[in-house]
Amino acid sequence: MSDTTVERTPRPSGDGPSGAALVNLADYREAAREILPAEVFDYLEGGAADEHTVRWNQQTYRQLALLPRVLTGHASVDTGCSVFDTALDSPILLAPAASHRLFHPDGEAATARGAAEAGALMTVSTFSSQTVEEIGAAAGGPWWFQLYVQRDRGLTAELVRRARAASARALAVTVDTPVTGLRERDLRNGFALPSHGSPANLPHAPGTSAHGAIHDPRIDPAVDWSDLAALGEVSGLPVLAKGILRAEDAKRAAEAGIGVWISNHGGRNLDTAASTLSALPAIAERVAGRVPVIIDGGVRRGTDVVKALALGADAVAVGRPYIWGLAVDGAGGVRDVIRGLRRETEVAMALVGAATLDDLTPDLVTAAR
Ligand SMILES: Cc1cc2nc3c(=O)[nH]c(=O)nc-3n(C[C@H](O)[C@H](O)[C@H](O)COP(=O)(O)O)c2cc1C
Ligand SMILES: CCCCC(=O)C(=O)O
Repeated sequence: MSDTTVERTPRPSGDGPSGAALVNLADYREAAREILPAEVFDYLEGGAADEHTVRWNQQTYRQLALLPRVLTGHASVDTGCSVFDTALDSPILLAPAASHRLFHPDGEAATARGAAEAGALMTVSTFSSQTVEEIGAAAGGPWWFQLYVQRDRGLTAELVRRARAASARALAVTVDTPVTGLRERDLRNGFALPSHGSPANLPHAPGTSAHGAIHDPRIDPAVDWSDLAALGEVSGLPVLAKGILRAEDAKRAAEAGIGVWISNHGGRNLDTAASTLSALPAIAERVAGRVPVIIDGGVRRGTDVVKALALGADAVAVGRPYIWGLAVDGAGGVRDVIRGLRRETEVAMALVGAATLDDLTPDLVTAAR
């Protein structure tokens, strides 16, 4: 026997249920698929109708290639940034997702701990399965509150007041969901939220079946620009509009000091809505640095993060990937997914010759052929 010791490359993260190392986000997805009940995995994974937009979100990143700069003399990589005056270690955020207790018994509190351990900002859904007070107490770092404006505006004001008191730093108001999309996997599975996944911040709402009528009985479909401005005034918090795809809407938001969160809800609402990355360049041009631009949808690799920032986003957000981590290993899984994506981003930055996020410029990106 040889006495040569082969040093193992340190694993970026843990092992999956079948014992295989979890090296990238796709590995976490497969591990989550093994762990979760099929209808819960379908709720997480699925999109509206034929799921074209779900696929386009990822494919658009593959259609772009990188043109690395060499001999830049950089010896380090720094992913630090600041969004609405909050200093962040990295430009990777957690997008809001409803009902974390569907995916792990420790729910949003575990996600908040994992995000803090990875130095990442979490966005807490209106439809969280633990209260904003519980999540705020568990959060060791900054977090934002995602608001679905409720038909009951008194309840909306109360939600905002509670989120602020629990130390939310900004409101991301979702503007792409006047109705929820027709998610055919859920319809086929007859999927309805079990009670442990029900919204903890809200009083029990009558008739919350997602697919009985086109409108959700809670979400106000008639929100307009004046509502967003009023939310900013009443809360005293920065406001972002989550779900922007059109440059003219982004310009209007920027003029009002409202942050732009480019999203198509992960393809879960309007199928065949444009991919988010395809919408980014025109939006970045019209916003022109006046307000933060966040983008989500289909970010699965550090090279995706680099492309989005090169094309003008200030930060990216991920949805499904950190839920895969949560399902696999609670807080530790969330931490490892976000750390892994950050590590990939740092490696990609070093390889394109970028020392800081400011070095990520549009000339680094070209069409893939
Ligand atoms: C299971 C699940 C629940 C979601 N719940 C919400 C929500 O409560 N509010 C919201 O604004 N967006 C919600 N989203 C959309 C995400 O915030 C985000 O826009 C999307 O997941 C990004 O795409 P990605 O999953 O490809 O990263 C949800 C997404 C998923 C997958
Ligand atoms: C009524 C919306 C439920 C949460 C959500 O936004 C989603 O599942 O995408």
